[in-house]
Amino acid sequence: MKFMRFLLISFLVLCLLCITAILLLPRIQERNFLPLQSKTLARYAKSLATKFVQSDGSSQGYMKKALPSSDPTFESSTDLSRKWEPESDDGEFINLFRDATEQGNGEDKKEIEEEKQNSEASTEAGVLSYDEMKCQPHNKIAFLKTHKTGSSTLTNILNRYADLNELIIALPRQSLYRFGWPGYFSWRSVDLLRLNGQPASILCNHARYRRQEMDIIMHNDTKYITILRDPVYQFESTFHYMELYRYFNLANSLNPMEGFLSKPREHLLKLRRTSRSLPDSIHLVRNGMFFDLGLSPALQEDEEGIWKAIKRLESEFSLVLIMEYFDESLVLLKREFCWDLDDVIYVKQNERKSGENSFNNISSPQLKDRIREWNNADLLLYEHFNKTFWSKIKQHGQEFYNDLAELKRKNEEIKRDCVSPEEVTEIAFRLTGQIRAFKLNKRVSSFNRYLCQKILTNEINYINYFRSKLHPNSEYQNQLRAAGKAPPLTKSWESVIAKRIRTRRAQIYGQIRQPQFFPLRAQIPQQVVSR
Ligand SMILES: Nc1ncnc2c1ncn2[C@@H]1O[C@H](COP(=O)(O)OS(=O)(=O)O)[C@@H](OP(=O)(O)O)[C@H]1O
Repeated sequence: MKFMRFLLISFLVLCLLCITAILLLPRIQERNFLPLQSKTLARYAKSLATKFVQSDGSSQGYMKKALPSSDPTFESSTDLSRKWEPESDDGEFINLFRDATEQGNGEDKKEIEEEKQNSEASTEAGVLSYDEMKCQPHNKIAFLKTHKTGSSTLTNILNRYADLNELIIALPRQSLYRFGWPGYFSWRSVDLLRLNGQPASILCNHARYRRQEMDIIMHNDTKYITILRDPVYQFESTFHYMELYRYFNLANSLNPMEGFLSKPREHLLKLRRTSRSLPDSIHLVRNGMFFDLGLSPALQEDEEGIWKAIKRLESEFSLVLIMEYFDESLVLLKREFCWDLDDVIYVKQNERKSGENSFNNISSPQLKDRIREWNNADLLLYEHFNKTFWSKIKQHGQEFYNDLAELKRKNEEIKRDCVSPEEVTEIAFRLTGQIRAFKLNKRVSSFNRYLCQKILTNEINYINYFRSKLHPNSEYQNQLRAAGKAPPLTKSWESVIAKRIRTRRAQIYGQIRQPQFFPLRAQIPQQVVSR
């Protein structure tokens, strides 16, 4: 009898424990996905709840109406707390938004006050640096997106920054995803309709560098940035990802890259003789990064010309990042442009599936040397900017490394929360190779869900999303305008942009003739194969 009573009591205690566990589990899980306690993320989270509250008090997102339901960023919303007001600090052009701090509502002011207190408290604890409190974020950036250098990850960061800060972004025209590449950049390759007569604040899709043309559509005080990678690995990644070996009939070779590099000029000459139409990617077969940065293939063997080009780039670019030190690069960007650390958190994009990467394809030190020899201009370029990169970092002192550690921590956290543990691969855009893809974690915390969706949006989907968002007649833009938070519809955007182009051209070119638009059809330039 006593034993029976003991059993009954144990059973009841067990039931009680189970019920308590069931009730507490969701809270424990939520707490394990440590929300990133910072001003930017707090802003994102808040925006979810409040930004799209319409005048009738309902919280139906404008984006939901403006975007197709297949859009991965469907639930996103953007900051409506800023009002549009014309300014005249950019020639005849006007800035879209005034600083929220100047005219924020009571809620904003409270938030700003809280942020101020937080930064003061953190500074006392030595977390925030002096310059962070002083400087103004720089938000006019042209990113020259080089190939196979981690550039898609950086493009995601810039897309996100433009999106969340309501900046105007330059998009490739029509249904294209590059600015006329492999032709030189031209303002004609930009979707002018979606600029609605404004200069662009951000540009971050593939383009071939031509500064004067970029200046035509960008703000006057735009900063130019780019990223480089060790040419050995950049070449390997390009050669395999772009499947260049197929054009040299090396698909069945044991080591296609070795096959190509044993007699590269012969391979290219043969290709030129036998092929009438060539893929655009053939332009990346030698010194691909410098090709993106505008170097004429005629200069590939001319060391003096290469050095001149390097020096010119050094004077024109504010930052040259290095892929091998991706986190260091982002901390540098964050500090030089006065961004928040949360602006540069990321999940790696465009990574080839394991087994298809460099380490399997570069078989010997001799092969590495051959790649370096073939990509002579890229090697000089990379080595030069690797040096300037580290001398820039030196100027930042110990605080740089505090930021670096913090960024790494945040990245791990956000990856754990955003990315589903399920392994996903997808086919590379218009190619057959496989790359790692990511699925949104079904159990993502509600706090981070919005940011996670943005982080996992790839380049193509982001362009499509911006096409909907920035269309001047979209419901989203109409709503913004109705609320006085976007500039009026430009009656004739052609004439506005034409006026700007005339002014800028006159400033930039003076008497120099406007360069011809490079034809889109790929042709192997004679110089690529000449000795
Ligand atoms: N954060 C970070 N750190 C280090 N490496 C990174 C990072 N992000 C992308 N990657 C690697 O960059 C390669 C893809 O480059 P891109 O995005 O520029 O490719 S593309 O030109 O846009 O197709 C691709 O290299 P491979 O895997 O060798 O092909 C990616 O793995």
